[in-house]
Amino acid sequence: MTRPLFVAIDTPDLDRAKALAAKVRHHVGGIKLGLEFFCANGRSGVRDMAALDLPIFLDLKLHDIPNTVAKAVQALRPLNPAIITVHAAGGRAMMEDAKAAAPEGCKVVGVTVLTSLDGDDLAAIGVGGDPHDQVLRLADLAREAGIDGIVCSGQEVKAAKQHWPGGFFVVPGVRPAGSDAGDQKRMMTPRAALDAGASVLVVGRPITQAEDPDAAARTIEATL
Ligand SMILES: O=C(O)c1cc(=O)[nH]c(=O)n1[C@@H]1O[C@H](COP(=O)(O)O)[C@@H](O)[C@H]1O
Repeated sequence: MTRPLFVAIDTPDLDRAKALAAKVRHHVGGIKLGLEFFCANGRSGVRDMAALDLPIFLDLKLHDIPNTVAKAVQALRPLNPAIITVHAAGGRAMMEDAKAAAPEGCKVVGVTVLTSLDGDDLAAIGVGGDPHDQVLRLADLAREAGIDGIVCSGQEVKAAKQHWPGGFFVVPGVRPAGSDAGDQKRMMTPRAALDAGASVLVVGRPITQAEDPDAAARTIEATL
């Protein structure tokens, strides 16, 4: 990845997605397309975005039995994404099978604890301990499964990297100082997340909802 900043193009509107990507393209290392975009535009939408010639991070957060996830990853192969996500909580076999089904060169990363969750949220779904411990537990499982890395918040990435020096670390929940948290609970600034060891920084609304997305991306890039 030449530039660490990936912009999350979270919109169902294909034209808006193309316009956003075109505006920020000189300041980002790639674009992240997630569930909102994919449910609205499917594989043909991803192909349209790929025509912009930026690496595609296809963030579908797959989480199912190993056979189903492997077949889903196989179905995504023709799109040749640079990065795809599965939920690490799907277990070791699921991650192993996802990696085996992924195209050559595609990084498979395991989402650990969503950045929108804090310790109370974990307790509510029956997960004991704090997010930090849970991220490290799932990072170990992801490493054992042979996938490429994990998704975690900036608050855990330093410790996760110590556990897994060769890992690839995707960090969302990234907020420039003073910007709106929205639904994010575990956050960090872009610079601090990069210093802590992030391989890729995912930033959505601070760029896409800005009056001038190009200027917002440029300002973030300048801090890196
Ligand atoms: O896998 C992700 O990218 C992801 C994991 C996570 O724990 N938290 C998280 O926010 N994300 C994604 O990162 C993006 C964050 O968007 P903003 O909060 O608008 O910057 C969204 O597209 C989320 O789907």
